[in-house]
Amino acid sequence: MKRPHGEATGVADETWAIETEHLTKVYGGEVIAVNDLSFRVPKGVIFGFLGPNGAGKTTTLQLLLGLQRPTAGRAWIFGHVCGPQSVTVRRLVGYLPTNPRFPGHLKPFEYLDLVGQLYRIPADVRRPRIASLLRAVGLLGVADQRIATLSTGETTRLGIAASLVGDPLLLLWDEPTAGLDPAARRFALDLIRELGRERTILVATHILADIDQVCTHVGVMHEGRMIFCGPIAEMKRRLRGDSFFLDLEGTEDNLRRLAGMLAQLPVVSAEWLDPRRVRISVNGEVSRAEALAEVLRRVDQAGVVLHGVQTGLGATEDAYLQLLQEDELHGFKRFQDAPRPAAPHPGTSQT
Ligand SMILES: Nc1ncnc2c1ncn2[C@@H]1O[C@H](COP(=O)(O)OP(=O)(O)OP(=O)(O)O)[C@@H](O)[C@H]1O
Repeated sequence: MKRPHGEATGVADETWAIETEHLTKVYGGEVIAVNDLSFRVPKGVIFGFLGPNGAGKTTTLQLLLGLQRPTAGRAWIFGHVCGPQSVTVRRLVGYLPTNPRFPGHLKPFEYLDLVGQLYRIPADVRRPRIASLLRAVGLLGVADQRIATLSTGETTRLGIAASLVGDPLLLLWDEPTAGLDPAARRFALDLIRELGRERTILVATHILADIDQVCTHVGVMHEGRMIFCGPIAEMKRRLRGDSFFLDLEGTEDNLRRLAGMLAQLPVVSAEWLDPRRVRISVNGEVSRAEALAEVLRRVDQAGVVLHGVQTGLGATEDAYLQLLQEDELHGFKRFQDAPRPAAPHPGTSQT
């Protein structure tokens, strides 16, 4: 089913490769794997999908593919609604799962041929396509071996080839470089860059260096929610802001004294990320150097030891970790603000 124009967000169908609205998946009535997720991936980008273990990335991919049914909300691929019945969506998407498993008794060509038949690709198109895919992923040398005898890297390459058999417009690759040696990883990244010229690619990964090398856009999931989605440059810029980080060491009293002094300082605002790390944002009226000098003077006066200053001009990894840290902090604030249970009556026991 194609998405009607002007519905909900009023966006034309073809603008987005992926679009979700309030997408939610609760497993077994208790685990909220995906929590009210609304995000969009523009057509033609290489999108890095980040998040710590258990953030909900794989579940999101499975919802897009129709392998899972959402508890609430909806998703579209190129304007086509996702779901278990959506044959169109499956034709548009090539999926590489984490640690793909294949029937071990088949040979790579036989398996890919089977995939091609499922896509109903005629034999005269299918066979040459599979041969050139096997060449492209460097598996011609093992084409006569049974899949069970392939190495981890070769199995991943086979998974990559399988995701490309249907010549899809969108690739959803879940950790394509996991378990690969440096040469195989380089190969996979080069392939992503190459394929990204003509397709939209979503790459879920834990390896931030991979994201830096190939992605133009990034989405960061944490505890089932999307905490950032946009161009990678914007993520770095936004988080960098006009701020720097101080790593400190001192007694509780001295750190508290410093917190009080910084709170009084009009040229900056200080946000404590943990008891020994503070982010200093400079207000527009003074230079960074001037603000830093003022702050360092207070650090000295408070008797606190300075271990390091970071400018916030870091790479994706810094921005990513900062995002997670800030989200954790907000989570903590939510927890603090939550209504507390009533105090027990005197005489009642707590276990
Ligand atoms: N079939 C399932 N039944 C119950 N809970 C599940 C199921 N699949 C995933 N979960 C839970 O949902 C949450 C999200 O898992 P998911 O695999 O989507 O995260 P992820 O971001 O892909 O993690 P990783 O990076 O470790 O692969 C986790 O708490 C996980 O334990």
